[in-house]
Amino acid sequence: MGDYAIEADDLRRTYRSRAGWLRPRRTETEAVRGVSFAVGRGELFGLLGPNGAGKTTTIKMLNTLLIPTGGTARVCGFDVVDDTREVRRRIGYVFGGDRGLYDRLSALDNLRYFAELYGVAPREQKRRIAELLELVKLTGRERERVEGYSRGMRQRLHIARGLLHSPEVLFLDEPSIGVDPVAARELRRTVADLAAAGTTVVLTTHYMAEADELCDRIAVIADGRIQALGTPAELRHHADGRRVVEVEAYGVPDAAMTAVSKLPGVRETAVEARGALQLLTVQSDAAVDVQADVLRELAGIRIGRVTSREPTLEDAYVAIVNGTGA
Ligand SMILES: Nc1ncnc2c1ncn2[C@@H]1O[C@H](COP(=O)(O)OP(=O)(O)OP(=O)(O)O)[C@@H](O)[C@H]1O
Repeated sequence: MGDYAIEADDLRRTYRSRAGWLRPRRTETEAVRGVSFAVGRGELFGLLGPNGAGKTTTIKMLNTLLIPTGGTARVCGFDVVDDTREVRRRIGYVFGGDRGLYDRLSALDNLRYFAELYGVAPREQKRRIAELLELVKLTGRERERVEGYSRGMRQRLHIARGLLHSPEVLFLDEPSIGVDPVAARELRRTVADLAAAGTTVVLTTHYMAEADELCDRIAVIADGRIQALGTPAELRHHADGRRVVEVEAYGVPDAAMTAVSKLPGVRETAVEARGALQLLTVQSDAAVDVQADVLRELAGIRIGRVTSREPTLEDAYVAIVNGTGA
């Protein structure tokens, strides 16, 4: 048995579909374009990337739900295509959202049902379920119907469900989607406990902060390829030599943003809507002080707070995804 829980070698997946009704056309989407990485046993590994990057497709190939159109992958030493059954016995899969639980049943009955389905030995079931309720902090609430559960509680119950058969590897696809910040923190604690207890966890997320807090290593995926792979500290180096100016503004026209992005020394710009407010993030070479120039381009626009700061992992992520990082 190898040292790795997961080994992906040049994995590829192309979706072929027909679009159009009167004149159907064949379209091809190269969702994953040659992805290679290895995850150590007991490691908490993050797949991070924007919408449509290929994260879910990659996970589905690793957990045998989707056959690769190229490359190979092994999970716990078993090939995902040739040894599907062996792989399935060793993995759990939890996806974000609400599907897959019986609302009318209590958490306990849900877990009993799935334990039966997953072939957990009857003698083991009681102990295993109690252990998992403890892990996901639902002990004491297990007799309540799931319909009364919050999203965070549901998500933790999903995780318990995915762990019933004691998998060596757990895939978590967007676990904190739609979960409020406090519940998301609880959820992260559960995931961290799980990894500390020796389970290998592969997590996909949109949230850099979540990946930063949890993951031993992160692969940033964009456009079906790994753009960067390393520890959070290593990824942070992609923003080395930069400085960030943040400006709160109201109603910034596109033309002003274009002008800002063309200023000398500016490497990266982003606008994020926060209610009526827009948050402009401008990354520049640390040697160039762009603040005065940026504010000049925004003359006549209502401005709120202006901050100049060191880059964060989030800034490094933006640089990596846009292909401009160090
Ligand atoms: N069943 C499918 N048929 C055709 N194209 C698909 C299918 N599933 C995904 N795609 C396409 O493949 C690409 C990668 O999708 P994927 O779901 O793997 O990305 P993702 O990184 O998980 O995105 P998100 O964060 O939005 O979930 C996208 O362009 C998507 O539209």
